[in-house]
Amino acid sequence: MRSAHTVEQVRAAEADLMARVPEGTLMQRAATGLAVAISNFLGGTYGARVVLLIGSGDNGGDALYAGARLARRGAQVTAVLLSDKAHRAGAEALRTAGGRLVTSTPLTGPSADPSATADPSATTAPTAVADLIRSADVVVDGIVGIGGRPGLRPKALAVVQLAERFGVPIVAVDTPSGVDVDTGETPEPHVNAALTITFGTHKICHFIDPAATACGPVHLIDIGLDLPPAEVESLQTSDIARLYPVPHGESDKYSRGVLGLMVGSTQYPGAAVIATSGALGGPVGMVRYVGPDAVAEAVRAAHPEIVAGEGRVQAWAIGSGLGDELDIPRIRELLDAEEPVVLDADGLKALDDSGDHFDVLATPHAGELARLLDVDRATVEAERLKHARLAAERYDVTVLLKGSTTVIASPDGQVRVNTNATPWLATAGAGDVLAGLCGSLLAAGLTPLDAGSVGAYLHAAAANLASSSGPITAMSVAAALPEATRYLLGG
Ligand SMILES: NC(=O)C1=CN([C@@H]2O[C@H](COP(=O)(O)OP(=O)(O)OC[C@H]3O[C@@H](n4cnc5c(N)ncnc54)[C@H](O)[C@@H]3O)[C@@H](O)[C@H]2O)[C@@H](O)CC1
Ligand SMILES: [K+]
Repeated sequence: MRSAHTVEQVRAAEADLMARVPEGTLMQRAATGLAVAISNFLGGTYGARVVLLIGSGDNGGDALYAGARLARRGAQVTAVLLSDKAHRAGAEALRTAGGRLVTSTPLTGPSADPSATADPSATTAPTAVADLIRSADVVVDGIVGIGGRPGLRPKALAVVQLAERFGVPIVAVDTPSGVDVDTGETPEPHVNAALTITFGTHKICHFIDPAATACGPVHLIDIGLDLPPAEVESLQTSDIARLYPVPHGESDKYSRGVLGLMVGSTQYPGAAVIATSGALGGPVGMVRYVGPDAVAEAVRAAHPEIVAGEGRVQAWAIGSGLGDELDIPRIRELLDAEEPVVLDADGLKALDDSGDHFDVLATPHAGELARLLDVDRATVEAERLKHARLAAERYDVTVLLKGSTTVIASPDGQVRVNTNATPWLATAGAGDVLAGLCGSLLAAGLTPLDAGSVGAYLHAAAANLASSSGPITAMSVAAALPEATRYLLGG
């Protein structure tokens, strides 16, 4: 499990450790790891041109000390000081190691001619900032870390925009400056990093979009923090192997779980076929299909294994492709019954906030979640963690908010995030596969939180396998589920 902690939790753990180790130890651990990571990113250090963007705090200190290490190994390192309060000892270390320090002047923004954006007479080095950035191999963002508020001040923004304009990759120290660290929101301009190097633990912005996308790949460096339980978690391969309901010698089709599927309609028969494919690609022993005869025939033609008609089930998956044939009173009966339910797409219209639905896993996309919360879609997209949590609390369900990163929030406050999806997964029917798969996992006995997070992980893993960086169909994702599962279970 990867863990993301809040700024407050990180600060407390840092304070606790700092009281026990010599002064400066943590920053040296961070800077050492950072220097190695930058060197790996560059594929070598000697002769590399490195520009550090330095703000007023310890985030800049990390960058300066890492820059000193790189300079000692032959890199040409220049620090652009964006504040007159840059980390003093770090700046001295860089100077001693042969690096240069440049005081940035007010830059006039992206529309100006880059060669005119720095006034050489006001810098402590002869080279204008724009020229420096243009010829850099990498720009290191030490503007702000966990002490930062969203947004970039004008000087920082102008330099960051120069790097973007010249196509120079930015490596972010701890967090891409400008993002909201504790929510993953990006209400203001921010750095878009090619790589983020973080320390001690992940922060929430590393997991939650839109900030997660701004981080690029995130590399974690251990600095020895002793941390409390995490606010947000993200499953890894070993967690899938631990949580997946693998059948054993005594298992039969009933004990493995029977899933009832109430999906698809005469209007959308394909949704039934696709969701069934997703369910059969999961751990369930048997699938019962409940729906119009013509649709049941289509499902049976694709999957002769299914049984049509009502009967005893251990869980339901309801809603994908029901269209106008939605029977809200019947769905509410099932929501109130004992068996856990995956509630998807049109089925979400049956959700009300009066009942106790802790065994329901609701799987909305941003638009559907927006309707449930009576806000607009853009608001949900911008504040994904907040709205997933809000809906989980209001409807007393576990909410799986679909998207490039999937957020799964349970009503007791636990949050998991899935970040392994491929953008190719944004294809018609992919949600039906996920609903069937999550239903399969629920029927096999997982909790809604585990079913949602394992389901999202496997769904993305199957999509990656089917895609190999090319287009996929929902059916090809479902077809890849057994192989992806076998691989993740170590088979
Ligand atoms: N505390 C420690 O022991 C460690 C801290 N580390 C580093 O220290 C960082 C935190 O350092 P700080 O607490 O000094 O804070 P930062 O360096 O993140 O921010 C410094 C200051 O910048 C100002 N600021 C806030 N938002 C801004 C914005 N949008 N634009 C410009 N300036 C803004 C604030 O006054 C803030 O206190 C971590 O992210 C990490 O990189 C690491 O060295 C590991 C150990
Ligand atoms: K940063």
